[in-house]
Amino acid sequence: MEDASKVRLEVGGDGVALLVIDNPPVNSLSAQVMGELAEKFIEAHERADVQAIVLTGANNKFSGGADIKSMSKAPGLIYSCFLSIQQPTGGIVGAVRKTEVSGLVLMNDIIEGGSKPAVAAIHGFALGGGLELAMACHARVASPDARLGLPELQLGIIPGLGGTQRLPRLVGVGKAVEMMMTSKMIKAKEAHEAGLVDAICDYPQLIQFARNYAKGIANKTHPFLKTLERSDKLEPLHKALHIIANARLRAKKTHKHVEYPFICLAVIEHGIHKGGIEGTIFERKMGVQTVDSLPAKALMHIFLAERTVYKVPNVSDGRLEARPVKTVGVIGGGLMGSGIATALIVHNVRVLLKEVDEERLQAGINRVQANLKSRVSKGSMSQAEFQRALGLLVGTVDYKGFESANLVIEAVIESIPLKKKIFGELDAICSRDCILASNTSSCDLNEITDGVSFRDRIIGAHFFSPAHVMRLLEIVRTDSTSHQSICDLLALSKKIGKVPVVVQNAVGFAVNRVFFPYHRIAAFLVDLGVHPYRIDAVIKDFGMPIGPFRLGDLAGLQIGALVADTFEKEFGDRLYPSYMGTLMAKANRTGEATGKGYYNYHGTRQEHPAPELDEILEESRKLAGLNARGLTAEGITDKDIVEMIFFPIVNEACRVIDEKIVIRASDLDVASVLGMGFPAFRGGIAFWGHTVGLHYILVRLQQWHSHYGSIFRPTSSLHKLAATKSMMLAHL
Ligand SMILES: C[C@H](O)CC(=O)SCCNC(=O)CCNC(=O)[C@H](O)C(C)(C)COP(=O)(O)OP(=O)(O)OC[C@H]1O[C@@H](n2cnc3c(N)ncnc32)[C@H](O)[C@@H]1OP(=O)(O)O
Repeated sequence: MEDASKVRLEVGGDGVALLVIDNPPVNSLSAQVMGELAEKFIEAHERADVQAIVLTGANNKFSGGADIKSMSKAPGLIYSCFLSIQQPTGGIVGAVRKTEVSGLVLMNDIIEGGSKPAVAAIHGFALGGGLELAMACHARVASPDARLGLPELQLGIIPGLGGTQRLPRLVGVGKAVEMMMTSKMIKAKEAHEAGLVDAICDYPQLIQFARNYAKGIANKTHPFLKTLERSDKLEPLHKALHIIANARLRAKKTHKHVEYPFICLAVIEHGIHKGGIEGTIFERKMGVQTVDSLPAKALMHIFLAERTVYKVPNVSDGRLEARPVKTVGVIGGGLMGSGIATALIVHNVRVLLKEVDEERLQAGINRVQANLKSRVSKGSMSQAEFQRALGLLVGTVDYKGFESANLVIEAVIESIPLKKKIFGELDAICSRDCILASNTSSCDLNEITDGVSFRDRIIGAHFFSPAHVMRLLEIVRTDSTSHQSICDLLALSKKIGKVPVVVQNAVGFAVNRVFFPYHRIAAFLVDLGVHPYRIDAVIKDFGMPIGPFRLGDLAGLQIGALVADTFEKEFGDRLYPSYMGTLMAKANRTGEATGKGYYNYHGTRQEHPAPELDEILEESRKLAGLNARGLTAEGITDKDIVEMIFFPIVNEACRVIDEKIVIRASDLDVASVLGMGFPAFRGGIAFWGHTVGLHYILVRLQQWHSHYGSIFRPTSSLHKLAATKSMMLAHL
């Protein structure tokens, strides 16, 4: 059945046709929208009562660009959806170029090549294909709060509607390259200064203003400009090429694993040498290539998965309304507590920070201040915002004000008796409606809160360190946690810029549970004879920000020791019993903070090889006795290292999915990318496992299991999922 019309055409008495894209929630450009846009544009050109056209979007949004949901399902579709529209043969639309360019590019050629002027009235946002439509218009007017950008690269694709050619012609190559390579949006004022927007007008008057502007072009008061034919903003050739060469050098550092930024730069460069029309032809050819690539599929998957985490059965179906969380008590001003407090106050949530004495309280407040100051020095926070945020922080040593808190987050050390005592005190002080949360990463929520009277308000709020920077928040529910408490925490997460993943109360929750083999298998490989620095290099090359040993140094090697007992109890012989941690502690090598870990640090964050490490490695290998059993590192390739470290993680991920610790596999993808730095261009751990092939993973694990032992034993969940060839990757 045909969907209801998504593009409206309204012709006013002033001779202006208003075209409105109405495709909630973000007026994305589906095949249907693009088809209807073309039809309506042609209709507007055919009608004698139309002199000019205004293009806009409904519901205070211009357009969020091509429909990512369709693109992720059928990548080729978005590039070919327009092929069924007859290419105009002249006359009606006028000077539409008779190039081989078709599909979506043709749509923009119809706008730009049309004989009647078109003006884009931009409010809300104009992103990706949305901005590309606007750039094909003969002028753009925007409301002051409008945001504009070409963020295609964040999805692993390049602009495909002429954006690589039109943006440089409107704002210059330098600005255009910056906007495309960073995927950042710019506000209307900046867009106006750069030349992307011709005029700014407040929203209520915007459409009328655009109508007048369009008529102004028709009656020659304003110029009738075709973006692709412009060159006034393009820098001299040598300068433009220099900008692109520099961008290429930067991309080699920031995007060394993927091709799409280099393809984008090549397409821009092609247009500079050969002109805009040739540029759009090349753009289309390369666009088809990128949209069908694995990184694009992975990044689009992550984009959608990040938005799907909010869909929690019985919570997000519209029956519950989130209660406002205005005041949050944070217990503990250490690294985690101060980070959590920072994350809250910068998003306008009042915090009562509780410490045991004045000295520790002051230290906690100082940490929060330092977090804020770092934002000010990086330019992401103004002095006024700094003062306002700090004004929301209230220190206490005696639970003062906690009776009116809507939520309390306990963030003290991982001590069960201490946490039990705190929850007992909170039960007596806080109101019945106050949600009681723990930031624990390894304690059982039921055990630490067993003294609390109303258990529906018990929840885990597991932030990742540094809590004011890392975007992931694991929301942990017990069997008693109410849907309302989850609903409230989901809303708070959104407010403070976190991406929440709802998980069951299980050892290690989702991220630490799935990633426990990361360090342990790395340690196993070292005991076989592989050098830690080689492992770090291989894992970095795979796309992780740092390798397991550098990460151990960063986190502090004592952190792993704290949770080791709990994990050993839970994971049994799936956990490699490494001696390395004990030996490192004995040698006083506890990590970056103390200047010595697997690497040496000479007063800076830069790691240097530590020759002293060899002695410890030797000792560890002797104790492990693998070599004595004839197991060595001989013949282990870099590919083996990647597979031996990550396949056990996929193995565990299957269990977490199968046991429903996460709601859906894509939640685990989001958690692995945001919590562990798993490369987004690989789509997250479950997506990656799926693309590598669960059957292949199973076979490899079976081989290693029989050769090396239980740490590689495939889980029954992997067997099950491999048999069904499914990782349950659906977003919904
Ligand atoms: C050919 C072209 O060159 C190729 C392209 O145009 S590629 C697309 C380029 N555009 C983008 O990358 C923009 C992506 N979208 C965004 O950045 C943000 O969604 C936004 C700034 C538009 C809105 O942000 P915000 O208000 O926070 O809403 P957000 O939660 O992100 O999204 C709301 C809903 O819109 C959906 N959505 C957003 N952009 C979409 C898009 N381009 N296509 C399809 N759905 C989209 C989201 O999936 C979400 O759906 P849900 O409610 O079912 O979960």
